[in-house]
Amino acid sequence: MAVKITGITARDIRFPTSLEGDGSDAIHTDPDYSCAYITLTTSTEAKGFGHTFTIGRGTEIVCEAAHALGEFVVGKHLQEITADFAGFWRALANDSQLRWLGPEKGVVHLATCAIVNAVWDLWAKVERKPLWKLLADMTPEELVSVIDFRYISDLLTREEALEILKKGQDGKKEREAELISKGYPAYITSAGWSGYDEQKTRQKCKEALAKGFVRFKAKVGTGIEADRRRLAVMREEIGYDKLLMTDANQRWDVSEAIDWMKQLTEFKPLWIEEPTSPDDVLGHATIAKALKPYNIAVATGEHCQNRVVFKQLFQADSIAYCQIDGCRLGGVNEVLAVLLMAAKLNVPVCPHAGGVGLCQVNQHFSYFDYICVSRTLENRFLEYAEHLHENYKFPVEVKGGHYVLPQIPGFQTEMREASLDTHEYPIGPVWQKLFAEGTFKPPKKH
Ligand SMILES: C[C@H](O)[C@@H](O)[C@@H](O)[C@H](O)C(=O)O
Ligand SMILES: [Mg+2]
Repeated sequence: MAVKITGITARDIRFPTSLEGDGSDAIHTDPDYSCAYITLTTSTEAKGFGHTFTIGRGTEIVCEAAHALGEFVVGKHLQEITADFAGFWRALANDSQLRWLGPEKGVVHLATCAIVNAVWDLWAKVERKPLWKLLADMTPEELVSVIDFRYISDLLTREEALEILKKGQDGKKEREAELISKGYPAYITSAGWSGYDEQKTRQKCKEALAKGFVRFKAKVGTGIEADRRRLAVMREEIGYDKLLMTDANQRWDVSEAIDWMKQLTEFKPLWIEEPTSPDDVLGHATIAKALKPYNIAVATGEHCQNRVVFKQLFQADSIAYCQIDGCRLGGVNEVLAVLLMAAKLNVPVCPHAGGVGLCQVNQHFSYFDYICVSRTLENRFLEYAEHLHENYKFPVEVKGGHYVLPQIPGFQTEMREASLDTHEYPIGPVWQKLFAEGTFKPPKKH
C-alpha cells in the first residue's frame, strides 16, 4: 500500500537529569538529557519517529531546523524515498540554501538525522521488521544504494563497499541466530559520571556487577587528583579483571591529554575517549601515537560531525575505536558509510549511547555490523547508560551485561505519549513545577 508522508512535528523534550548529576562529565557538568522529537504522520495508520540527542538549551533551535527541512519530506511517498534513498538523503542534507548553515554538521545535520531516522522507523514498520533486521535482510546492492559516497570514495568506493557486504552474506543466518540467543556485549557508563560522589560511584559499580556487567567507563578530566580517586574507587570495586574505559569529553589540549593520561596508566584504562577537540584529526593521531607504549588506545566519535571527519580519523590512524552515533551523523544512511569504512580498515565500532534514546537507536547498528559487516565481536561492545528508558514505548533490554535483540517492528524510537506530554519544554507539567519551585528559571522567550 502506498504510504504518503502527510505531516511533520518537532517537539522539544527535556528531562531534568542535571538535578542528580546523571550524564555529567568534565565539560558538560549539568546536562539535562533532551531531544528534538520528530513525528512523521502518513496517509495510513503508520507513523515514523526519530530524534536527535541534545543536553538542554538549544533544543528549540534543532526543532526549528527540523521544521525548515520538513518541506523536503512532507508530500513524499515512502516508496519514492526508499527507491532512491541516497538521492533523498543528499537532497535533504544539501539543500542549496540551508546547507550554508552546515554543511552536513551542527544543528541542521542534527535535524537531518532526526528526520532521516523517522523515515527509517516508518520503513521498518511498514516492512514489519526491527530496523536491524530490515538492514540485515537487504541485499548488498540495496544497502549501497542508500549511501552517499560523495567525499569518501578516496577511501571507500561503492564497489569496495559492495565487496565487504557480499562477504558479509556468508554465515549471516548463523550470526543472527547467535546474537538472538546470546545478546550483544555491553559496557556500562552509569557508574562513572563525574558528578557522582564516591559512595554513589561504589554503589553503582556494585549494582552493575550484580547485573552482570564486566566493562565500565569512567569520566576523567575534572582534576588529576579527582580522576585518580574516581579510577581507584572503581578499580577497587570492579577489580583488574574487568575492562575500564576513560572519557575526557574534549577537555584537553593535545600535549595536556598525553601528560594527563600518563598519570593514569596504573589504572589500566583500555581507551581514552574524546581526549581533545572532536575536529582535531591530527591531534588525535598524535595522542594515539604517544599513548600506544602505555597501552592506552584513543576512541572518539560521539561529536564527529559526519562521514568525512570519520574518513580522516581512519586515514590518519587517529582512533583505535570508532564511536558512531546515529543521532549525530545524518541518520542510518551516513552511519552505514562509516561502518563500511571502519570495516575496510579493521577499526572496531563501539557505538556511543550515553544520552536519552541513544541505546534505543545505536543498538541496531552494532547488530547489523556483526551480522553483515565486521562479522566479529572482538573488541566490540555497545555502550549502555541506564537512564530514562522507561519513557520509551519499547525500552531496550539488557540481561547479564548483554543487549537483547528487539523483535518489535521499527527503530524503537517511539516515546510514550505521557512522557512526551509531561516533559515537553517549557509547557510540560514537569517543567512548570520546576519553574514554580525556582529550581530552574523559565526561558525568557520561547
Ligand atoms: C553529556 C553526556 O552525558 C556525555 O557525557 C556522554 O554522552 C558521554 O560522553 C558518553 O560517552 O556516554
Ligand atoms: Mg563519551
